[in-house]
Order: sequence, then C-alpha cells, then structure tokens
Amino acid sequence: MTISEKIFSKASGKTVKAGEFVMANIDRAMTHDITGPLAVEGFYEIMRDKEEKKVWDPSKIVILFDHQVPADSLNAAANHIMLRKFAKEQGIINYDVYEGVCHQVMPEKGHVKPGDLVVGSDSHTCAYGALGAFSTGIGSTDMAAVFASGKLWFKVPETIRFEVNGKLPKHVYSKDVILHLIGDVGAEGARYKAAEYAGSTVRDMPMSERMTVSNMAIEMGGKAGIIEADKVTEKYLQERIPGFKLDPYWKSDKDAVFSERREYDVSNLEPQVACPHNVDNVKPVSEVEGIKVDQVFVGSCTNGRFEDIEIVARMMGDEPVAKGVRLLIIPASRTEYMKVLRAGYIEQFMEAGAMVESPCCGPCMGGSFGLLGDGEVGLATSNRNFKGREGSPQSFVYLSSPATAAASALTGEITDPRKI
Ligand SMILES: CC(C)[C@H](C(=O)O)[C@@H](O)C(=O)O
Ligand code: SF4
Repeated sequence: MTISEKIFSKASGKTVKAGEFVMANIDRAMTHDITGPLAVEGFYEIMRDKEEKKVWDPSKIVILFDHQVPADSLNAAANHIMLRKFAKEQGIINYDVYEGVCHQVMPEKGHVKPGDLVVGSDSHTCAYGALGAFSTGIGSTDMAAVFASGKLWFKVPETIRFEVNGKLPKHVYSKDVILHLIGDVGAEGARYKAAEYAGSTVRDMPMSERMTVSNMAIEMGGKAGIIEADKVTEKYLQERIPGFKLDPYWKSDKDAVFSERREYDVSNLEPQVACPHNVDNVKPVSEVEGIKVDQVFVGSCTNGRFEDIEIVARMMGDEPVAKGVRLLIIPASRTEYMKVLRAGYIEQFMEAGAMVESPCCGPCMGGSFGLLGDGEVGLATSNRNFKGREGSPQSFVYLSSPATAAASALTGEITDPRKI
C-alpha cells in the first residue's frame, strides 16, 4: 500500500486501494477568515431543521485569521467577528486572531501528525504532507459538511512518486527543487494524485524546507504532497506533541503500486524562477537575469519561516536594498517573527531599507496590502504568479527561493544568488 492508501484505509475503517470511493473520518479541519464565513453559513443551513446546531467535534476544528489581518476593511472585520462568534458558540478553543498564516500555524501548534487525514478550506493545505499526513484543500461547502458530520467522501488517489537524489549545490534550496519538478510535470502533471517526495535530497531537508516542497504540490494539480515521516519529523513533533513517537507504519510499502515514478538528480541544479503568469513557466535563473524588479516579497506559507528569512539576512549582510526597490519581509507566524526578532534581523532589515510586517498572507494573493501597480514587476518567495495575483492584472510576478529574492533585492534586478 501507498501512504495514502493506508491513511484512507484507517479513515474509512476498511482496506482500500487507489481508485475506490470512501466515506472518511476527518482528524482535523482547518478554516480561515476568507473561506470560513461561507462554511459557517453552509453549516447552519445543513443544521436548519435540527434543534441542536452543534459541530461534530469542536476539538478537531481550527480557525485561523491570516488573509486579511489586521482587518483591512469593514468587510474583513465583519468576517472576523462572525468567525469568533461561531468559535465561541461551538466551543472551538483553537481559534486565534494573530497567530500567523494557517499553513505555518497548523504544524507549528501540533495539529498534524503522520497518518492523519486533514482537510482545510484552502488549497495549500497540502503543506502538512511534510509531516507524513494526508492533507488536502476543500471548498467551503465541503467544509460545512465536515463541520456537521466529521466525514467527507474521497476517491482514494493514485500516487506519483518523485525520487529526488543528490546534494544541492550552494545557494540552491528546496524551493528550486519544487519549481524544477513543477516545470517538468506541468500545472496538471499530478492532477488528483498524491505526490510523494522521496530520495536522499528530500531526506536531507530540514522540516522548514520540506514544508516548501509539500506546500506546492497543488501547483502541479496534486491532491496531497507527502513526505514519509522520519527522525526529522519525529524531532519536530516531539517539540510540539508531548510524548509523540514515530510509528514506522506510515510509509509506502516496498511493493506499493505507484501510477508513475520520476527520478531527478539535483546535484547540478541551477536556482529556478517561475515566470509570469503560470507557476509551471519555470526557467533557470540565468535565462531571466537582469529583469528589473520593483518589489521583492519574502514571506507566505511557502517560504516565510525563520530559516528562509535567515537566508535573506545572511545574504544581505550590511548591504542596503537597491535604490527604488521595496523589500517586504513578512514572517509566516508570530513564533517565526519572534525568532527573526531575537536573531537581530529586524533591525538589520530596517537599516537596509526593507520593511518587516506582522505575520499574515500579505500581498501573496493580492487581497490585502503591498499590491503591485500597473506595469510593475514583483519577485516573491510565495507559490503563485497568476495574472493579477499580487495586485494589478497589468503587473508581473516571478517566483523564486529566498536566496534569489535576497540577491535580487540587493541589485534591483533578478540576480543569480551564486554571484553574490
Ligand atoms: C483564499 C484561499 C481560498 C486561497 C486558496 O485556497 O489557496 C488562498 O490562500 C490562495 O493562496 O490563493
Ligand atoms: S500565504 Fe498565500 S498561498 Fe499561503 S494561504 Fe496565504 S494567500 Fe494562500
């Protein structure tokens, strides 16, 4: 069996294979300030004829506020009020106003473990596959059904296995690896499949880098992006879940059936850049060097962790941001923000002319502040570069690793970090 088949077998209470339809029990359900209100409305509609309008299990629901925090409009404020009221009414204790981006907070607070089936009303819920869970994004109306019943139907997905081997060259990171994979298979290459990432490169990645790779499974159409749990996972979770022990069962068996196996040697991989207006429009940095940038955004659930921001701080040293360029740094959570603060990097960035903002999605999906205007070019460490994604439909978004972002902030044009 693959990891996914094992997880769906546990969740449905019978042995199932890829292709079968199951009604599965959900271990954790996450919603946020954008998709949450519609899920709440849907829930009350489902419960309309019931006397007791209670969610199936308040301890398994997590509500986070990240896309529009602090509230940037009256509409956002009203959504926040509605969700806080719902949490209180339902006895949902896991809701927080200022904790950070949902996909950072969920693993960070110990809401996910290997073998779990997790759903979230956000497409990058696949990020928690980095912990060996099957986690996937669902719509608000599906979330309403989960709130009411704790169950959801699925077709057990086939698995496409990515074997990535080789030691990454200096200044090349997991973001370059995942961009390379997406460029190779295309935006629909893993459609409705579980992407499983394996091989020595993946095993050598710390948790922060694994999360980047799992986060972007959806950008190749994947239903999930799973890395089997190991010592790295165990250490990460022991710091968060008291008494956590690794269960060797949650990995794909040696004779598991994969729909496809793809092998990569990344020992000579160049830094990669996704060019406008699609994530699979990936080029080696050497082909896009010299393109002038107006804004560099370091943050998001993809690359907003302390380790990502530290790469930027180290690469910049005492150097200032290039004249006229806006460098916007947004740590993905309060915890990550405090690590950046304690390391002294906030002072360093402010002196360099950058701006450090409080944890949130920021300009990642163009719904809040930091928008790009007509004709402007942005380089971001986030995960999507669709037309208008960071503001104007007449702007251009490139995606890269934090190292490439830092090098480009220093020069004002897309720059190969290996040259700095
Ligand atoms: C707002 C939400 C529905 C959306 C998603 O699901 O991914 C957002 O987080 C994004 O990254 O585009
Ligand atoms: S940081 Fe970006 S990709 Fe992640 S949840 Fe927020 S808007 Fe979506």
